[in-house]
Amino acid sequence: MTQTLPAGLTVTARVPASTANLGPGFDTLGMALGFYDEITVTTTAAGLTVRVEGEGAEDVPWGPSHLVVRAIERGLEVAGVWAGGLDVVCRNVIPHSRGLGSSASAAVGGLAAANGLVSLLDPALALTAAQLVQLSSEFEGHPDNASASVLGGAVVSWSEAPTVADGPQQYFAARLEVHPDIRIVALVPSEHSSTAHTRGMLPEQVPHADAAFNVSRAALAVVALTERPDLLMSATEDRLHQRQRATALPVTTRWIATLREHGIAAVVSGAGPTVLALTTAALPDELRRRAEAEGLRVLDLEVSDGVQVH
Ligand SMILES: Nc1ncnc2c1ncn2[C@@H]1O[C@H](COP(=O)(O)OP(=O)(O)O)[C@@H](O)[C@H]1O
Ligand SMILES: N[C@@H](CCOP(=O)(O)O)C(=O)O
Repeated sequence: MTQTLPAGLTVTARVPASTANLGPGFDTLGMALGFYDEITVTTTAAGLTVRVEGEGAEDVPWGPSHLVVRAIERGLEVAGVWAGGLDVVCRNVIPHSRGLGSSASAAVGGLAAANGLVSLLDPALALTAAQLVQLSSEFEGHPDNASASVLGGAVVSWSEAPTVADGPQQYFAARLEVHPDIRIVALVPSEHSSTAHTRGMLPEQVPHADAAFNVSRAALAVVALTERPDLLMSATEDRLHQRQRATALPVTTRWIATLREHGIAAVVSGAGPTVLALTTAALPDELRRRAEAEGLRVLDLEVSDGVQVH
């Protein structure tokens, strides 16, 4: 039986950005980054109001097609809960279309906010973390960003075929604890890059030798991220997607080469254009200054513990 949320309930979801792939773990590895959008949802008697502040305020729709709103509605639907009306306020800082998982964060934030409302009504109806991974991954079809924003830390994610005809793909993830010596620096270029566009640059088939190369590096990445940061350079090598997308990401490709020449394990964050550097020492001042002089934002980030609702 569907239960109805009373008007006047409020929750805020604080949802982290994420980085996907980490070099060799294409569509598999991810990490939650301590850089947060906030979504405040209040139940009302009727109607929908949406306000967006900050990143994307002028570009995203302020109505029912807004990704956060669709995620809230999906979360309520799966929990079997109905709201007469909703007031949604999004305070965005995660840059859009830069390879920092903004669309996955929006889906996770909306679902988590819905789950917070559901929990206020009846904790027994609350969705599990596994359900949040499934539902948020369904929005984009890729669990590497979404599961990182749900679970926090680094993640290994995977998918399996639908369990019923016409059912959704099944998504799963396991969390890894990132070694405390690893520092994360994101170099964010000003230009945007659409994930859908750069996915279209990838070949349908790859040589067996390249697949084998990436299997070894992705397995090594799990070791390097959790226990052996000294292996990060080898563990972040890739042959499956970075070179193939390079012509769309010239600034990114040049900065990755520069950082790697300095012994810093740098990769494309998600589908780019952000560069993700994983280091055990501070980024050299000279490189930081040079990146900033070229117009890149340089962000020193913590690993996040995943979405929080209060
Ligand atoms: N907070 C948000 N609210 C609504 N829509 C969003 C939000 N964040 C991202 N999006 C949508 O997702 C698009 C970016 O997705 P994508 O190209 O996959 O890049 P990203 O790497 O940032 O996820 C935006 O152009 C916008 O349409
Ligand atoms: N595995 C995906 C990750 C896309 O991440 P995004 O943050 O760029 O949306 C891919 O490489 O396409």
